Amino acid sequence: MAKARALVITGNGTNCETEAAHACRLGGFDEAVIAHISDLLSGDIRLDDFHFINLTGGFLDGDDLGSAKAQANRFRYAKVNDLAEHLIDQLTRFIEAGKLILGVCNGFQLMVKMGLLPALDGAYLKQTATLTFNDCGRFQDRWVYLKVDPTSPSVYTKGVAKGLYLPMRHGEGKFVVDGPATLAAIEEKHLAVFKYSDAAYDAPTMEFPLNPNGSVNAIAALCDGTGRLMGMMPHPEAFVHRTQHPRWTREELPEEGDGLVLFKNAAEYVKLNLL
Ligand SMILES: NC(=O)CC[C@H](N)C(=O)O
Repeated sequence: MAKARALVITGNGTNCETEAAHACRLGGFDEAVIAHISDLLSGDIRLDDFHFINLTGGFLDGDDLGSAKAQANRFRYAKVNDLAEHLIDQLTRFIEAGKLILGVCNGFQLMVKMGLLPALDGAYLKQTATLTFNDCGRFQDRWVYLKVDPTSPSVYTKGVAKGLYLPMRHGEGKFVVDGPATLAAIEEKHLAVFKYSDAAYDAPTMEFPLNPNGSVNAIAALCDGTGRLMGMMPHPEAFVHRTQHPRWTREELPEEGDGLVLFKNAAEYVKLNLL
């Protein structure tokens, strides 16, 4: 039987690849390969051989030039050594084939800076937004409540009733757009999959520290119009089991952590639609 294959791209400063690959396997992917960006640029690893790309968190290129900016240029302009093509040709093919990409934290920053999100009207590779320094001026490391938009096209959030409680850890998580038209389109198309909220998931909030960075409209996650490309600042791979919860010794919690559902939905989507 054909296998559901996930690729976790690492190197140049990522730091969540092991957890991300574990979450992929736990979610139902038959294989999760961790590959260095150099293996993609040498042609040893090809995106065509996978169904799901996980762009992980970390400090790509030391956050120099702004988080993920250098890697965004690498993805957009680097040639693959052994093949007569650029890496971006493989990535474009990957998206056109209806496959899935999830960017977490540094991976979300990468997707936004490459123009993969929000990709309004399918205009991939046109940057219309960015993630910049938190309003508080400091790195934040805390747990946040993320209210889901159940009407978003995201294929990752099926079965999420109200929201997810997840850890975040970043210095450049404030989502901003190039103008009011972009923000209006994001809202109108329900592309803001998750927003920072109160603990009851009742309403999005701009209040610090519930909203840890000051993102416009409290946006914590975005998808494209197909729902197959999604990026988010908090870390779903860091809460896949109840013992990762900060109060697991004091509270009755389900075995499964809140973040796992996103990987389960991704694996299920691949098995139903791409194998
Ligand atoms: N956890 C992360 O991926 C960190 C993201 C990023 N480098 C920042 O601090 O903003």
